[in-house]
Amino acid sequence: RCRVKVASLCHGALAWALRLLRGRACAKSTHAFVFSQCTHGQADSVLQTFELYADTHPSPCIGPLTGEALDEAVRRLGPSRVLELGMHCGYTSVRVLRLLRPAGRLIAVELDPLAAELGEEVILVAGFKHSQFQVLTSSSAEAIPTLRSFLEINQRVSDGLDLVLMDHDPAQYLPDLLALEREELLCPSGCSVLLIYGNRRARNRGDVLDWIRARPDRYSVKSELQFMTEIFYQNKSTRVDE
Ligand SMILES: C[S@@+](CC[C@H](N)C(=O)[O-])C[C@H]1O[C@@H](n2cnc3c(N)ncnc32)[C@H](O)[C@@H]1O
Repeated sequence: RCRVKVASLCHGALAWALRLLRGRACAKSTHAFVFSQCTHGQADSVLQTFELYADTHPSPCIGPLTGEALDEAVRRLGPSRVLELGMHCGYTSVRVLRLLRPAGRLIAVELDPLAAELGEEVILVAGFKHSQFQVLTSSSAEAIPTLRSFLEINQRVSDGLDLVLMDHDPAQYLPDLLALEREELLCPSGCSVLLIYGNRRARNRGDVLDWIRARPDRYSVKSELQFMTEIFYQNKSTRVDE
């Protein structure tokens, strides 16, 4: 029994190491292609170059189909403060940044330091400035409790995140949502949360939806696409102290 446990632990560690190595190689080659082939300073060219790369190589980027659904949500919501969990090489970040209003800000969290560094460079290559975005190199669970200082949230009810994108690890979607609510980072007057699933089979997708449906006072499911679920958070009980 003990041998089975040790073997399963070794197997898990090996799978994790392989995933990490594959992720790093993928980040390096995606970045190299985009950096050398796109027109610097043009966000649309950066996006097209990512898509060109993904036509012939495996890529974790959301791609144009999910990208268009994301664009529609960003245009409709006009968010001021956006949090992205799982930035990889910055495809989604560039997609969002190009649609934000001048006062809009993006905080992108990425666990892999190499992907975070390369992704940040891609965002700069697309023509965005550090005043418009911030990259945090850490796990979502570690980043969330530190976000308040980056958001400079004050007591006004309109403050907080008004759009959260989750494309990191589906097993973390619910714990991270709970942490964002616990830390009072979601804008009480309304925050949309986009849970991106892409091609990944997410065993826990039903659990997240069941949990949300059991909290109709604060959450509603806005739309359920094959690759993306949009939920809406609102806390009407928050007092507005003028
Ligand atoms: C599917 S990719 C994101 C792709 C990105 N949305 C795009 O379109 O370019 C997932 C990324 O999430 C990162 N990641 C995984 N678990 C994470 C966690 N707990 N916190 C932060 N990032 C995480 C991975 O390193 C990977 O780069």
